[in-house]
Amino acid sequence: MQFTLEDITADEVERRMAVYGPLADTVRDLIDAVIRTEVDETVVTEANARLTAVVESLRANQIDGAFGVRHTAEGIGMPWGNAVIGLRNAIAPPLQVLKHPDGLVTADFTLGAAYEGPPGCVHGGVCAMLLDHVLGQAGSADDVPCYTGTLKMRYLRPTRLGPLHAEAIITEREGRKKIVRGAISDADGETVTAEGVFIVPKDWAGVMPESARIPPR
Ligand SMILES: CCCCCCCCCCCCCCCC(=O)SCCNC(=O)CCNC(=O)[C@H](O)C(C)(C)COP(=O)(O)OP(=O)(O)OC[C@H]1O[C@@H](n2cnc3c(N)ncnc32)[C@H](O)[C@@H]1OP(=O)(O)O
Repeated sequence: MQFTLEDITADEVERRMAVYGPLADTVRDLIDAVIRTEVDETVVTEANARLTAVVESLRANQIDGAFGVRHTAEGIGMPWGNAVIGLRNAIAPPLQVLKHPDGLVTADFTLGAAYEGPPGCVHGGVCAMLLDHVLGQAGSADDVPCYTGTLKMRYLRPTRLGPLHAEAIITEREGRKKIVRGAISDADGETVTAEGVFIVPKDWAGVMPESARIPPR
């Protein structure tokens, strides 16, 4: 497992974000539309043919395997395939995780039809995935990255689809272990709380260069 150096400037990162971000946003919109459309079935069949052609055009030149976690020499991270924050990943909401000076990390986001589990509510596995990431970023907020060792969730009440908030912070440290706690909340308060043991890998300096940082998006 290696982070990849891509030797491009900050301006080039911005330029690529402006190209691929809107494409992923449109695909997110597409996912929502596919779930909720009630148009005539002939329109659905036509749309499928058009989309198949679009997929083919994008696949005309593509990388092998996953996107990886790339960073520039200046330390701008580009985890653009990430399942939670990936700019180029339409499955990712994507969360924009903010790091505060006291070590708290927060994210405000909206989940729609694509994240449903119980009727009108967020799938429990989606809550776990988002909290895994937010807790992981809180655990890595000191720029020493850590992996999830154990993650415990407590589902207090259903999380309704719509605008949500997540936050997390390191509460204890013991050697390479960091205990991180966090929660997802809606307008009425916490819906899911989480506590995890996050562990700094023995060889972390080898897999993640010091210059690599979590990007703004
Ligand atoms: C370049 C651009 C960058 C931009 C981007 C940056 C990204 C930066 C932030 C990202 C945030 C992402 C957040 C997503 C979070 C994931 O999704 S990570 C993916 C899911 N997790 C994994 O795949 C981890 C898989 N497991 C492993 O790799 C290894 O088991 C671990 C967790 C590294 C531990 O291995 P190890 O270092 O060999 O552990 P070991 O020496 O045996 O034990 C060390 C200590 O930890 C304890 N421990 C070991 N395993 C566990 C466990 N599973 N549970 C609890 N305790 C444990 C041991 O008991 C021991 O405790 P002490 O005896 O010291 O008290």
